[in-house]
Order: sequence, then structure tokens, then C-alpha cells
Amino acid sequence: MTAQILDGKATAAAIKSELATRVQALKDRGITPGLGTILVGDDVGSRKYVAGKHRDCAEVGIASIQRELPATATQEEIEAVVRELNDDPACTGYIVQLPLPKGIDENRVLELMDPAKDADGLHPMNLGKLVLNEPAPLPCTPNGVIRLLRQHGVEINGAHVVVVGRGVTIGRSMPLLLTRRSENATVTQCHTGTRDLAAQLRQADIIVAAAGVPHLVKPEDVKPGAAVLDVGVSRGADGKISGDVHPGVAEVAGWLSPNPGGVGPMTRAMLIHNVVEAAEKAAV
Ligand SMILES: Nc1nc2c(c(=O)[nH]1)N[C@@H](CN(C=O)c1ccc(C(=O)N[C@@H](CCC(=O)O)C(=O)O)cc1)CN2
Repeated sequence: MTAQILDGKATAAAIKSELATRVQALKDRGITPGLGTILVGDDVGSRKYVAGKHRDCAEVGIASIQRELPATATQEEIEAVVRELNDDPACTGYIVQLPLPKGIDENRVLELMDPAKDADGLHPMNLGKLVLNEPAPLPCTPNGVIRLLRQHGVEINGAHVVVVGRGVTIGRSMPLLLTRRSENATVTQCHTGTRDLAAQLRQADIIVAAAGVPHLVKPEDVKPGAAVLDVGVSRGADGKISGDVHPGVAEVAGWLSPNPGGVGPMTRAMLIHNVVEAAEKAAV
């Protein structure tokens, strides 16, 4: 078996094209959405991701507001920029690129954001709304995973999904999205404390690998025909990306998201989606 590719690049391009039409409709009413980003430090990956987010903004007609601080920035300096974007009317939504440098209280920074401008869906109020099933911006990577599966006709309803990872940007909220009535999946969440990960993986109809451990998911751990989403990113000294999924999985899985070119572009498309939705909501 050779897996069908879950093409994040093409799917994201189609979503962005539809969003560009909605941005134009807002502009026709005199409203220009603006995405702000706060980047702290010099992590190569974070810098690339933020640059990609601003390229997407230009592509769909959203204004860009970029704030950068050095790795030595203090908690107070970062919080001052958060307050500035909270108060800036040109900034209709923004994100704080994660992770923040060691020693910075990430949660305090996220809590300080105006929840109405939280384009990532990571403010505690918006995560709480997700738990309560109330409308809120959805975390971008988990939402991108679901859109990618739907676009390629992978059955989520009734599927057993194994999520590997418990980080704030995906692992924590992925099960919440998957177990909504609209998705109706059964989820097992695994992490570094899971005793026999391979045994859990072998039960899965869908695997979402977001551990950040290169080639953690091996071909022999995958049920033939399963859908495998490679979310984790480990970057070598040469800047080359290794995903969480061993390349041999392509011979066993029914569907596989490439990395790069899978969930990454979908994360960015879902961010633009959140910015457009927030601007439309504010315009009513
Ligand atoms: N505030 C946030 N921080 C982080 C998030 C997030 O959703 N919000 N998620 C990840 C990183 N991430 C988003 O910021 C992200 C990861 C990957 C990509 C992407 O387009 N990747 C490309 C490859 C790019 C490259 O060459 O390195 C791909 O997969 O094709 C975009 C965004 C952690 N932080």
C-alpha cells in the first residue's frame, strides 16, 4: 500500500483563496483586517513561521503588524507589547509566537491578551469556551488537522484517534475538537508517560503525532490503511526538518500528511480564517 497524500499546501491554498474573497468584501465596507505577531528571540523555526504568516496576510489582503523583541526581553517588555496590540485599532487579531524564551511566564502573557483579538484560540477564555462548546476561535493546528482530514474524505465519525503529545498548541486541544458531536471521534491521548505507545498506536484509525520526536511512529506501529498526520517538527543543525513519522509509514498507511507541506500550511490557513471571522464578527 502507498498512502494517499494529505496535501496541506493545496488545501491551504484553496482555503486562502476563499478567505481573500471575504477580505475583499470587508474592505468594500471600509474594514481592513490586520494580523499582529509578537516574535521574541531568534529561534529559526519561529522566525520562518512568522514570516509565512505575513506572506499569507499579503496574499489574502490582510494588513500586517510585526513586533519583534530580542531573546533577552523581560516579562514586562513583552507584556508592554501585548498591551500595545490590545489597544491598537488597526490590529484586529494577533498572536504571540510560541515558545517564548526560557524564564518567561507564557501563560501570564497569553492571559493578558484581549480574548477578542486572540487569533490563535489559545487565551484561557477561548479554550474554556471550547470546553463549554461555545463559539470561539479554534486553535489553528488542531482545526487544520480536522479540515485536512475532511477535505480528503477521511472518516472521523466513530474513528479511534490516537493523539501523541500534550503541548498547548495542539495536544491539549486536539481531543476537545475531535470529540465534539460534529466530529464524534473516540480519542486516546498519549504522551511521554504512556507505557506502551506502540500498542496504543496499533489500535488507531487515525494517528496525530505531535510529540516532536523524530520518526517516533514506525511502520510496524501503524494499522494498515490508517490515516497518519505528522505534526511534530525537529530541526537539525542544517535546518532540515524531521517529522514524528518514519518515512516507511507511507507503505502501510492509507493516508499520510507530508512534513513539510501537510499540517504546517493548514495551521497558517486556519490563523487567517480566525482573523477574517473575528473581523466579520466585529463588523456586525
Ligand atoms: N502562537 C503559536 N505558536 C506556535 C503555533 C501556533 O499555532 N501558534 N504552532 C507551532 C508553529 N507554527 C505556528 O506558529 C507553524 C508551524 C509550521 C508552519 C509551516 O508552515 N511549516 C512549513 C515548513 C516551514 C519550514 O520550512 O520550516 C510546512 O510544514 O510546510 C507554520 C506554522 C508552534 N508555535
